[in-house]
Formats: sequence, structure tokens, C-alpha cells
Amino acid sequence: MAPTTCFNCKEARAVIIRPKNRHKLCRTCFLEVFETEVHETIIGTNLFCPGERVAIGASGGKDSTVLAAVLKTLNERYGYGLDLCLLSIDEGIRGYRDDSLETVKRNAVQYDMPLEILGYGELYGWTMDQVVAQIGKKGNCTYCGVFRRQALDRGAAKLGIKHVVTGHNADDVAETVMMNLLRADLPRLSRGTSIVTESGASDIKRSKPLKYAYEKEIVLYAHHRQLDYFSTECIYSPEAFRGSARTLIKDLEKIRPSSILDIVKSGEDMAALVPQEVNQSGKKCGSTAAAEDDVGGCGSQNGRTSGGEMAAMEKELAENESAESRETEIRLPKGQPLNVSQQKVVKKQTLGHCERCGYLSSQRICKACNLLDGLNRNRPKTAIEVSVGMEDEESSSTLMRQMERTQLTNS
Ligand SMILES: Nc1ncnc2c1ncn2[C@@H]1O[C@H](COP(=O)(O)OP(=O)(O)OP(=O)(O)O)[C@@H](O)[C@H]1O
Repeated sequence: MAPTTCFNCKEARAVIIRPKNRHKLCRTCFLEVFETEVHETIIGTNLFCPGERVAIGASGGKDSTVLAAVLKTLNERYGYGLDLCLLSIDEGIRGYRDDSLETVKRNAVQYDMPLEILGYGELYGWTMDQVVAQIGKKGNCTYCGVFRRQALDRGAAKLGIKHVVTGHNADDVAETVMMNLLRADLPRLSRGTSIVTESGASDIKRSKPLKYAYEKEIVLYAHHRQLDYFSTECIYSPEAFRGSARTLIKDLEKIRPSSILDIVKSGEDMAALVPQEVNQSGKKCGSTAAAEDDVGGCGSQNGRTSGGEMAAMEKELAENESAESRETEIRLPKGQPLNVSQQKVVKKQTLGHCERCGYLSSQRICKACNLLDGLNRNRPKTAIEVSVGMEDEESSSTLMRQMERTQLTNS
């Protein structure tokens, strides 16, 4: 069979089937299309100001490595005038983060960017290895996620930087949309879909320039640019709910590759429909929540693909072509109004600062301090129940009461 020519340049031989739209592209065109799309996202959302100092949350994994490489390329190509640096959080996981940080250190040299590393040990007095030794693997991601979000803010503040970019991709955002739909949590859905999560009070803006980039394309980009990244997964346990949302999305993607972007777009459209008062409280506490529950947790929770899976990826895409004919339209029965008791009452939250550490929080004591309380008082179970309950329970007021009780019990 004659080799297929590139859909874009019509000259070179196609070596990539684009996961997003199945266009067959040559290496050069694929890299260019990928970079151009990220550039369009950046320009279309006015993401950066000229001369802005930006910290790239660098884990050494494929997403943040691609983000660093692409931002460096685009900054030079289009003259954004950004002052870029790498910011890494060392969660203290031996045999995982120590190795990935070695990759980040090499990246700092390769991309000629300064690197700042901050550890949970120095920030909280607990490494994740110590947390897991104390509480076991179950629920440890809650600690890690809460601590990391704060740690990135604190790292940026230490550097005097007001903008942190992360490697969250379209798959991550689609997972978050799906999770919040399943939780009927409209304010969080609204916050999770936004490319920028900003907080008037903390002064640190968080954004995800790869918001529309497919994870598979990120892997392809890293592979074809031969980027140096770390692909081992975290040695601690996965978060079940996100993992299930992820599996669901991956299954949908097999039948219909555009599903991921469609879910992201649907999330954006639904976010635009969030009522004003909810949106306002969402915006205010969005700062808090943005700080405390930004999209995605730890990617390693999610069973990520690695750069060595190119062949499997292309085979999977070829199979998808035949799967499309099996697509079915599912209609919901008409005229069944939602029972009032099923409708979620969204309580307005007030933004403030944690009394202990000063971090943004809608609670008197922030999630991280609550978790630390539990650890320090040798009562991890109580703390994690409260924190996980924040995510899963229907009534936030019940949880606030629960939290107050815990604090009373603890003090
Ligand atoms: N230890 C860390 N230090 C700095 N930034 C981090 C760290 N862990 C995660 N991040 C940031 O959060 C983003 C999403 O993290 P997540 O753990 O979901 O990783 P991921 O999707 O596997 O990304 P990556 O491939 O970059 O590790 C990362 O792309 C990175 O920007």
C-alpha cells in the first residue's frame, strides 16, 4: 500500500493519526499544529501579559514537560516576553518523586529555566512517605492533593511570582466536568472548566494552557520532540472516583474521539448557565476552591499512558473507526420533572483566610490544617473523613457542623 501523504502539507509522509480528528500528519506538521493550537488558546484567552513572570508547575511528567517545552518555543517564536521558571513540589515519595525531580533538574538545564523545589517536609513537617506510614495508602491522595495545591501557591509567593501554569490537559478537564456532573456540583463544574482560576485575595493566578490538548497528543508531541520526561506512576493508591470518570471518558473516546473536547465544551456551556448568585459565590469561593480543589488531582492517580505506547495508540484509533458505526442515540423519557428533594441547594460560601496558616479558605481552618491536625494528633481517620466528606456529601452545612465537631474534639 502506498504511504499516506500528510493531510496538511500534502508532501511529506504521514506518520501520525491525530487523536483529536484522525487527520494523518507528518511529524513537522503535527508539531506545528499542536503548538499553534496552544498558541491560539493563549492568545484567545489573553492568558499572559508581556513581561509577566510565570512559574511552570513541573512534576517531570509528560504534561508539565510538554508545557515547559511548548511555552519556551512559543515565547521565543511569538515574543510573548515571558520570564519562565520551573516550580517543583517534592511530596517526599521515595522511588517516585525523587526520580522525577532528577528529570526536572535536567529539564531546567535543557530549557535554560531557573528551578525552585519546595518540599512537603519543610512546608508541613510531613512527607507523603510519612503520611502513608501513618494512615496507610487509603485516602492518601486527599492529603497529597490538598498539600500540593497550597504548596504551589506558597512556592510562587516565595519567588514573588503571581502566575502558576500547570499541565492539566483536556482529558483532565473532561474528567472533572464528569465528576462534578455526577456529584451535581454546579459551582465546582463552573470553576473546573475555566482556563484561569484567579483569587483576588491570594494574588496568585492559576492557569492551564493545555486545557484543549488531548493527553494522547501530548504523549505524541513528547515522543516526536524526544522530550526528556518521567513516566513512572506514583507508588501510592489511585483515587477511585476520578479513576472511574476517567475510564468512562476513555470508553467514550473509543467510540467517538471528539468526546473529550465535547465534554469540555459542554462543561463550559453549562458553567455559563450557572445562576448569577451561585456564580458569584462560586467566583468568590472559586478562589478558595480554585486554590483548594483545582481541576485534577494527581495525574499519577489516573493510570496515565506513557511515551512507549505509540503503536498501541494508533491501533486503538484504527479500531475506533469501525466503532463509530455502532454509535447510538440515547433519549431520556419525556415529561419527568426533577423531584424538588433531588435538586441541590447551593449554599453561598464566604471567602476568608485560615486562622492558622492564612491560606484562602471558606472554613475557619483550611483543609490542609485540618488534615495536619489529624496527623499531628495521631487521628488521621477523623481528619480525612471530614475532608473527603467535603467532596462527597450532599449538604455542605452538615459537613461544616461535622468539621466544627472535629475541631472541638481535637482541641
Ligand atoms: N510535584 C509537583 N510539582 C509541581 N507541579 C506539579 C506537581 N505535581 C503536579 N504538578 C502540576 O499539576 C499538573 C497536573 O498534575 P497531575 O499530577 O495531574 O499530573 P499529570 O497529569 O500526570 O501531569 P504530569 O504529566 O506533568 O506529571 C502537572 O502537569 C503539573 O503542572
